[in-house]
Amino acid sequence: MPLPRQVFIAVIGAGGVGKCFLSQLHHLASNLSRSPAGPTYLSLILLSTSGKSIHHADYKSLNNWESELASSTTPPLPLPQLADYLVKAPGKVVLVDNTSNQDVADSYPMFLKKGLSIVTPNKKAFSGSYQLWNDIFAAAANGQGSGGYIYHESSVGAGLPVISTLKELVETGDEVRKIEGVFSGTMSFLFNSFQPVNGGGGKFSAEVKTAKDKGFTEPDPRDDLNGLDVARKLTILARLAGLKVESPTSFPVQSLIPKELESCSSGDEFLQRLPEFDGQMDELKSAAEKEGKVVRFVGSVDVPKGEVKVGLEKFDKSHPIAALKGSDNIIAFYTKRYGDNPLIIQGAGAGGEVTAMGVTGDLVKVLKLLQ
Ligand SMILES: NC(=O)C1=CN([C@@H]2O[C@H](COP(=O)(O)OP(=O)(O)OC[C@H]3O[C@@H](n4cnc5c(N)ncnc54)[C@H](OP(=O)(O)O)[C@@H]3O)[C@@H](O)[C@H]2O)C=CC1
Ligand SMILES: N[C@@H](CC=O)C(=O)O
Ligand code: NA
Repeated sequence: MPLPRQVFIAVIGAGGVGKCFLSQLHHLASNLSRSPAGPTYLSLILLSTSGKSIHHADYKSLNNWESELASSTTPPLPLPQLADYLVKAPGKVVLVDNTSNQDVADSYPMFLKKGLSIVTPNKKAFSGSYQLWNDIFAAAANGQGSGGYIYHESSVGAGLPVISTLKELVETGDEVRKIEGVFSGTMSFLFNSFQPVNGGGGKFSAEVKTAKDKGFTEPDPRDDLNGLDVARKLTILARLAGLKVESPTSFPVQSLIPKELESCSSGDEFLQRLPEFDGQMDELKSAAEKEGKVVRFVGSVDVPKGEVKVGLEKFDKSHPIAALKGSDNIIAFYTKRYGDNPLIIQGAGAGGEVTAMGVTGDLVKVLKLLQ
């Protein structure tokens, strides 16, 4: 399928994932400009963070975005103005949302209806209200609508092919019965480091800081520790499997935030005070050890029962979930076609490069559809 000759790219968010995406975009643009099937030129026309934007009235390509962003004093465009700016670009536009911002996510139906395509690792749009989910896919060309295309592979399992696999299972007529596993890179890293199967392990609060430094956590690590990040991912998977899950708070979710820290006014204050509660986590670990087990943070969707749950469970040390390493996710799909041996996807489930890979891969899918 021939690709269009020029596509304009607008990127919101230049944090851990955003920066890796921009580097992968550079690589992709260079490859596509030399494609034997005829060149396609990708042109970065807008880059914004929470406080700054770089974009030009004549849609000039941002070839030195790092220095331009550093010296920019232009505030980000309000979302309706951003849409107007992009709609007037002299060609097709793909908007890349590398934020975890709810307002940006809420605007997807508006962007899509205007013909702008979207690729994103932001979970907020697909795990917000069921109405927003419906509005997005009613507008999108790869839903029931005639607007732009939307892909969000990295919203579950970072770059691992979790969403594309589930969609293919459903589209090809398999019956998905259960989805279970470890869905958080942060939680995986925390428990793999805090209670490794062969003993030892660091203090829980210290591991939380390391997970943040490694770029695994959400911008505010409390969004991981309260279980909501996993609940968001399971909401997305449950919806794709056909369940009408109203929101990520409409099923049981276990939070690891100590009661006393629920009122912390910032993520920094929370991280500072977390060491006070290491003793509680050590007790949990000792209780599991007495049974010869380890604790891990898991989730599941039981499709026939319509049940979703998220929380801590104890596992035998020989269980594949107990033996995960680093930030690995493991996601098992139990389906009619696969019988008792589930289809399993495993690998790094967080981190800038692997997450950006899913976003860049989605961009490639959209480019193939835009003609
Ligand atoms: N990190 C990971 O391993 C994974 C992340 N994701 C998802 O990827 C997304 C990005 O995560 P990550 O890069 O780690 O987060 P970061 O906090 O590192 O970066 C977020 C970026 O978004 C910008 N931003 C926030 N709000 C706005 C706004 N309203 N308008 C413009 N820019 C905004 C921030 O601006 P500023 O620089 O000014 O703060 C920052 O540049 C999130 O949705 C996350 O859930 C998904 C899978 C894995
Ligand atoms: N904070 C998330 C990032 C990916 O979705 C995680 O730890 O899994
Ligand atoms: Na994925």
